[in-house]
Formats: sequence, structure tokens, C-alpha cells
Amino acid sequence: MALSFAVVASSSSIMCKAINANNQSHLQDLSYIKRAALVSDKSAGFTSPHPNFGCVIVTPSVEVVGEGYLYAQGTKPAEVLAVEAAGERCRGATAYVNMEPGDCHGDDTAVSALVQAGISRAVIGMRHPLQHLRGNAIRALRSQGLQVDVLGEDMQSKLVEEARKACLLVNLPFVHRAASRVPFSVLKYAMTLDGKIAASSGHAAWISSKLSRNRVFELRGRSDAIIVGGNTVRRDNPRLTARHGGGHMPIRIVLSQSLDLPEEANLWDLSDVSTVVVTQRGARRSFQRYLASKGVEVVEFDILNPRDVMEYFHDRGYLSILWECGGTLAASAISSGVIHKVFAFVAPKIIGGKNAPSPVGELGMVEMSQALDLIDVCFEQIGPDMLISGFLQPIPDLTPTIPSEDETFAIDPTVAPFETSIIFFYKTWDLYGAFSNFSPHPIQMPDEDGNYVTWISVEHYYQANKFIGVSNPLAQECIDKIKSAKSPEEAARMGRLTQRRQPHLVRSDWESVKIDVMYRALKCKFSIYPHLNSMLLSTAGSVLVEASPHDLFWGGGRDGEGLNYLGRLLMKLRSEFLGESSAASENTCIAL
Ligand SMILES: NC(=O)C1=CN([C@@H]2O[C@H](COP(=O)(O)OP(=O)(O)OC[C@H]3O[C@@H](n4cnc5c(N)ncnc54)[C@H](OP(=O)(O)O)[C@@H]3O)[C@@H](O)[C@H]2O)C=CC1
Ligand SMILES: Nc1c(N[C@@H]2O[C@H](COP(=O)(O)O)[C@@H](O)[C@H]2O)[nH]c(=O)[nH]c1=O
Repeated sequence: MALSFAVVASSSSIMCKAINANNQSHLQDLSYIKRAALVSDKSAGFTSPHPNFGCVIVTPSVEVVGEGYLYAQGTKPAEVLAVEAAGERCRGATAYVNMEPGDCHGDDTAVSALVQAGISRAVIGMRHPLQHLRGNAIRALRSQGLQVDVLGEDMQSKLVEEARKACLLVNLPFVHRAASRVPFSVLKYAMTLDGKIAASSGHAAWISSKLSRNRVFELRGRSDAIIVGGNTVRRDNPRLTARHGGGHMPIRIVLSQSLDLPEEANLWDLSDVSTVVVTQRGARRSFQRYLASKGVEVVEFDILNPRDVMEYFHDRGYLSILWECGGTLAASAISSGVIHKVFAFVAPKIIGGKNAPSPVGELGMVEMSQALDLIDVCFEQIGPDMLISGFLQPIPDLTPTIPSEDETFAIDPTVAPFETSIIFFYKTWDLYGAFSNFSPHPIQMPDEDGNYVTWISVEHYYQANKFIGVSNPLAQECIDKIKSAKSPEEAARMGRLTQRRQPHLVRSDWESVKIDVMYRALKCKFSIYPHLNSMLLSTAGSVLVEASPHDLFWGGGRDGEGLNYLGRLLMKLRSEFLGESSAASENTCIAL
């Protein structure tokens, strides 16, 4: 009896130890996945319109040996950076990634970096939200013999849900993009304790403290664009720049129906960043021309309502918008259902005033029971102020709603990804995103002396070509800078900014050679990457359209009014590759 008790006691203590060890490793997994999410956030603002990716590599002896995050599209994937940092210590280690790698266009750099380094297990915070990428990397890793655990699928508990949420939050704008037709929008305002955003006179500088305003700069730096209404421009003459030294500058958007805006305004100074004015069709044509002469883009809508405007910016690739307007526009945006989160800075001061404006105007509600309740509310003290934030709409959970392409096919084999004969492409993570100039495929092109030079992307090469052959040392400086730009977006920004600010540095024949420059670069790209070549050939019979709503030269425009030169060049190349064209392959001078 005594003996059997001893046996039971010792086996239960072994079981307890095993359970404790399991719990311990479970908690470790969750803490490292949260760390991967935190690491991925280091480049917030810069990665857009791409997701934030972070990777942490941990050895079996529980030592972090490598970390990495994606800086911007086209730069090294997080997994590659983490593997490089960890070196030999990757063997048998676990890689934690906040999101499944999005290996687009047959480019499996992230997955093969983990496999080749000898990683034996991967823990994944969430599947990729885009349908055509979702599950691909997980399948590839498993097929290479790695153990892959996905939070919420292979690991489940209340704590797992918390960690999964951390991964969702760090890519919320991207997740929203996958789930809806509008960007993720945050309404931010500063109000007094008696609920005013300005004095009765309209004066509002400043309600919140300097510390709070610095926090706003940081919020701006994480956004793609800042929006205000016409009244705020007239009253405050804001700059709306991110002045926290973080580097990323969101564009500024003004919504004005009347276009009764001042001739002189800080927002028309485009030296740091551009401004887009959105207005009603036909409003003050002469002022539209005036804005255009200053380089401010004007976009007209038949009726200016926030939902249409947001759908438009969604189509332009914007993921996150910060609304810094007054109560009139804020009410209209909330009523249209386009505001997802609120940041309210409350300052401990009272201004009074029956007519002093408040943060949200008329919503048409008459009973307090109709009030909108915020979800996941946070309170944070910032200097003397209180920051109250929360969601107006639930965070989309993509797990059950977006089946992968394979899953869809299993349900209904007749469902094809594209039912029409037009193939649209634009952002590089779209299904045919590899057709974009911004796709991360380096090309080798001959320089003026015939020596081959490598360019990180077609966009790098195209932008730099604007300044080639100009006998001004600044032009060469500009080429060098574009060449080493970290991402195609950065190269495009540099090229366009210099073209706008220093037009004398642009080669005089640019307008007549630019199609040819693009054609040569595309020809190289689709010749040296076999998988891109097959992808292009696989579209035979379909019209290719670059779905840029605003680039009316290279893109198709909002309503098909664009010239779609990029689509045309790709179709021309496709027919050449298919041998259907009699055009001599060396003759790069084309007439479209
Ligand atoms: N403390 C704070 O956080 C902030 C305070 N303020 C203060 O608020 C006051 C301005 O508030 P408010 O008048 O509400 O300013 P808004 O920024 O809300 O501007 C309202 C204007 O937006 C334009 N608009 C375009 N489309 C719409 C639409 N669908 N619905 C509504 N408006 C639209 C119109 O411009 P148009 O007339 O040109 O056609 C309209 O007059 C100022 O005193 C400013 O200092 C402003 C921002 C933040
Ligand atoms: N008054 C007020 C805010 N007002 C917002 O900031 C804008 C001015 O931005 P900028 O010109 O870049 O400094 C202004 O037009 C309005 O949108 N913000 C705050 O955080 N706290 C404040 O007390």
C-alpha cells in the first residue's frame, strides 16, 4: 500500500512537472510573439501600404539570437534580417512572426531564409489577411518539415487570444483594407473639460499640452494621410506635419464643398509633403486652377460625402487616415460609418461659451440610449491631459471570413479569381501585383558606358532616368540618391519631388523618352524572372490595366479615363514574348 502510494505520488509529480513545463513554454511562445509584433511596429508609417512584419528567433535554450523587421516594401524581409543576425544559431531554433509572410509573385525569400537557416519551428501570430496569400507560406514551411503553430488554430487559450490581438492591432489598417472598401480611420480631437474644441470665437491654440501635441505628431507619423475640413483651414491655417523627428510624413487632405479657401495657406506649401484638395464638381474653377498652379492636386466628386472620398483613397492604396477636423465634418464622417477609432485628448480646463464648438456635430440622435458606445477603451495620462481612446467599430476578425483561394475552390470549383477579361493590378500585394513597377524585382540595365548596373526595382531605374545625361552635378547626386533609395516608394518620392522642385535637373527629352525607358526596364524584368514571365503569359487574352485612380498617364484612372500606358506596355511585351508580334526585339522605340 505504502509502495503503491509512493509510485502514484512520484508519477503525479512527473505529470505536474510536465504540465508546468508545457505552461512555461506556452507562456514563452506568447511573450515572443508579442515581441515580434512590437518589433514589427518599429517601421510603422514607412511600410504602408504593406504590412508590418517582425521576426524574433529564439534558441531551444530560450535565448533571443536574432530580430528583424520590414523597413519598407522592397527592403529585406524581417525573416531574412533575423536569420542573418542569428547566423548558425538558427539551427533547431524557433522563429516567431507576427504575421504569415506574404510571399508574393513566387518570391519566397522569407520562407526559404527560415528553411535554409535550419529553423525547426515557426510560431505565427496570424495568417496573412489577403485571400490570395493566406496560407501559402504556412503550407510551404510545413512542406519543408517545419513545425508551424498558428495562434488561434494550433494554440488556443484566453492568453493566446490576447497575443493574437496584439498581432492584429499592429497591422489593423492592413487588416481593415482586406476586410472593407475604406481605409482605417481615426478621429482625433483635443477638448476642454467642458467639451469644447475651441472658444466661441473659434480660437483653439492650444487646448492640449505640448506633450499631448507631440503624441499627435507621432500619430500623424503612423498615418498615410491627415484630413481636415474647409473651416479648419480657414480658422487655424494648420500645417498638419509630423514634427516628431520620426521621418514619415503623411499627405494632407482638405475636404471643402465651397472651395472658399484662403489663397495663402500653410497647406499650399508643399516643400515637406503634398496636399490633395477634395471638392464638389464644378466648385470655383479659377481657384482649382490656382491650386493646381501651386502643385496642389484637386479631386472633384459629384457629391462630397466621406464614404465616397474614403473609397477613393482606399483605391489609391491608402491604409490609414487621421481625421483632425472640427465637429461638422467629424459628425458627417461618423454618420457615414467611416470612423473606426477615436482619440480624445481631454485637457483639465474650462472655456465655456454657449456657441463654442464641440468635437462632434449633429448626429440626429435624440435619446441617450442611442449614444455610440466605444469598445476596448483605454485611458492614458499624458502630462496634465487624459487621452481616452477606443473603437467605434469592432476589429475585423478575418479568420473565419476570408477563405483562401484553395479553400474557395474546394467549396466551388467554378469560382475563378477573375471572372472578367480585364485584369487590374496596382499595389504589389494584389494578385497580379508583380506587374507593378514597385514590385521588388531588381533589374540590370546598361549605363551610358554600356556597363551593367543593378537597380532595386523598375521604379528606381525609371525615376533615376529623369536626370540622366544632365550636365549638372546635382543631377548626378539625385541619381545616386534614387539608386540607393530603400524602397520603390522612396525612389518615387525623391524623383517626383526633384522633378517638381528643380525642373532644370530633368533631361530635356524626358517626355519623349519616358515610355521607352519604362519599356526597356519592363522587358528586362520580365525576361530575367521566369515566374514573372509565365505570369505575364498566363494573362493572354485579358486586358491589363494599372488600376491607379490618379495617374492618368501610366494608369487607367478612376473611370477608365487614364491612358494606361503601363498596361499597354505589358500587353505589348506579352505579345512579343508570345511571338505574336513582328516587332524586332532590339527595336525599343515603340509607338503605342
Ligand atoms: N481642438 C481640436 O482638436 C480641433 C479644433 N478645431 C476647431 O474647430 C473649428 C472648426 O470646426 P468645424 O467648422 O466643424 O470645421 P471642419 O473641419 O469640420 O470643417 C467643416 C467644413 O468641412 C467641409 N466639408 C466637406 N465635406 C463635408 C461634409 N460631407 N460634411 C461636413 N463638412 C464638409 C466644409 O467646408 P467648406 O465650407 O469649405 O465647403 C465644411 O464647412 C475651428 O474653430 C477650429 O479651430 C478644428 C479641428 C480640431
Ligand atoms: N487645437 C488643438 C489641435 N488642433 C488641431 O491641430 C491642427 C494644427 O496642427 P499644426 O498646424 O500642424 O500644429 C488644427 O488645425 C487642428 O486640426 N490639436 C491638438 O492636438 N491640440 C489642440 O489643442
